[in-house]
Amino acid sequence: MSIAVEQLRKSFGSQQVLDSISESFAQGCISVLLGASGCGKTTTLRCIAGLERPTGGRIVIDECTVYQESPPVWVPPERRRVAMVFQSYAIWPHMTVFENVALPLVAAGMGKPAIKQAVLETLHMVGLDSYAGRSVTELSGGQQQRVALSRCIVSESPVILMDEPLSNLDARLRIAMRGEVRELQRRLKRTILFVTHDQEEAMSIADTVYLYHDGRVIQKGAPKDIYDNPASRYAAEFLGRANILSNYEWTEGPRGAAYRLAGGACLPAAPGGPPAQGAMLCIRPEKWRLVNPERAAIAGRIASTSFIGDRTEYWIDTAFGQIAAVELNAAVRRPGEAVGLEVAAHDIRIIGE
Ligand SMILES: Nc1ncnc2c1ncn2[C@@H]1O[C@H](COP(=O)(O)OP(=O)(O)OP(=O)(O)O)[C@@H](O)[C@H]1O
Repeated sequence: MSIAVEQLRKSFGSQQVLDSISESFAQGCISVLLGASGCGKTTTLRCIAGLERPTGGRIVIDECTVYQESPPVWVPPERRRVAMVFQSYAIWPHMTVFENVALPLVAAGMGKPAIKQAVLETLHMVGLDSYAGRSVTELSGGQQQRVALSRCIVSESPVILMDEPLSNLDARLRIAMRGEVRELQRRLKRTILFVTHDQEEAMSIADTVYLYHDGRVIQKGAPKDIYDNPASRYAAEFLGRANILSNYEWTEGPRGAAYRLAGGACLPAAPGGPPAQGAMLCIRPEKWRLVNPERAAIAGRIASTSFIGDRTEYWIDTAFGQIAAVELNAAVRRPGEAVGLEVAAHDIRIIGE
């Protein structure tokens, strides 16, 4: 089931939290709503689930309007066929794993043998079959979250809304669970809306990322596309590390177009004329090539080094300011070391404010 919101608005008192959002979330895909705390991600989910009444606009689930401002339409939450997983798991501590997962089927009036079969199949899918009879309080955080996921899966709701479902888990488990959510999705083909403020989590789990800022979606796209092509400074910085250069001059000489930076260093410019007034250059740290300083057009000096394991991150002093760079599997360069810098024209993005 696909989901669409049109001109969706929500205010709490005088505070406008959703500012006319119009987006569609594709059927059978994981759409991740990403953004800083308070930007309206959870409110979007709650409006879709029917837990919050919007101030205006329209919400369509599988071609059926579930909310509309005018003429008014309101389908109550229990008739929207969406399931929701929360950060806090929302499982019942006095019940066993089996009973927790069975809840939506019991509520739907399903017969006992069918419930048993459905619940055991689902627990098997998430690797909890041997825990069916345990009290949920005897489970780890990751296992409890799997119980919550199982309850969504078993309900056969075609839409699953997940609100920061992994944020209570420790770092290692979080990463493992990302893979599990993706794998479940691959098998079940449900439509999943997943809220997170964690950029890495969003990138690793999403088919499409919707980047929120102040109650609006400011950019959307496949993770690699929006990482490689941020449209604005905010998007570039929210989606990863970025060197943003605003102080440059566009020049054109016999050797092609270039951006001349403070201190005279030039970066190659793609053809197409000068960028618009106020546009900035954005270069991801991994796009710099660190080369022999004697042969490079741009001179730098390592300011600090951070060895991460599979890569080394550097701050490098240049005539046009300090830049971030990264090298994979290279010998670690020491602070004070001279280094040359190169970047290809196609690795420089032009972005707006
Ligand atoms: N019931 C409410 N009453 C008043 N204000 C609310 C209510 N629910 C949310 N808000 C406000 O709406 C804004 C958006 O909240 P929302 O929970 O959608 O943000 P979010 O992007 O999900 O952030 P977080 O990652 O912190 O959960 C916040 O400023 C929040 O304080």
